[in-house]
Amino acid sequence: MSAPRPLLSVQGLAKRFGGVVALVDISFEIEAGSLHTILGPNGCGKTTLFNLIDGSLKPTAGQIVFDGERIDGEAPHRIARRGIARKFQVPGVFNELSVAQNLEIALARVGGGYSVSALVTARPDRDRRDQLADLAGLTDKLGYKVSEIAHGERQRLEIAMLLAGDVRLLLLDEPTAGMSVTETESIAHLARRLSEERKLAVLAVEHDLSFVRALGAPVLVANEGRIIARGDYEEIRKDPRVIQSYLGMAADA
Ligand SMILES: Nc1ncnc2c1ncn2[C@@H]1O[C@H](COP(=O)(O)OP(=O)(O)OP(=O)(O)O)[C@@H](O)[C@H]1O
Repeated sequence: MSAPRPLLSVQGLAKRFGGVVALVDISFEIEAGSLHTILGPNGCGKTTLFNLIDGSLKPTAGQIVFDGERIDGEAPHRIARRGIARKFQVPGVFNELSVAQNLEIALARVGGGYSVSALVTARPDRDRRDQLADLAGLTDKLGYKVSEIAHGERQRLEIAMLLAGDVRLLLLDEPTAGMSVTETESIAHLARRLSEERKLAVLAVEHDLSFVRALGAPVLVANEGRIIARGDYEEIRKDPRVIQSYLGMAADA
């Protein structure tokens, strides 16, 4: 039997900004419903990689194939429509509105686009809103203003808002930056639920080893624009190339 077609296939991807080489010959594949982390220090090219996958940038070389079709160089809104959603580090939520209202706005956007009239006239789908709140572990926070909930809860809220659409690949950009250990574990728990219950693939870039360990997923280690190691958490933390170029003092994490 032939291997299943990967959901995302990145082959020989490279990006230069003038004389600055941001990414060199990046290749990896992600299956539907799987979890992966890219671990790397600041400047290793994580943001550039996400900018290439979501269409914000065009590659200098290489290709990106999503669900069997090339998407490199395609406009970001078309890539988003294919089912790729990206969560940025700073949560894009409305602080003065309630958790419930934020989720309702996300659902209305999917149904009616971004026009103000669509948002104002949309009738909230309370069942779907409550499902999203449950997924994010925010059922008991529906009535709270977003400014009143914790940082980790705001991050989970934004992930739930992204899932209002038909998402198949979720890109998480340093999802646990500034979080406590418990909050970090709650994001890893949510990512695992998305994979298991919704068959959503999640690709997270992080430099926080505790998240990589909590997620328990395959890791690609990046350094200076290249992938220098691949494996699970235990394998990469023992890899001499990783210890030398990245882990250093963090090797006991
Ligand atoms: N628009 C740009 N013009 C010139 N150089 C850039 C540009 N964007 C990124 N770079 C360079 O490419 C390299 C990779 O940057 P990138 O932002 O992708 O790294 P990163 O791993 O996301 O780091 P950080 O976590 O600090 O954002 C760096 O050397 C950076 O200075």
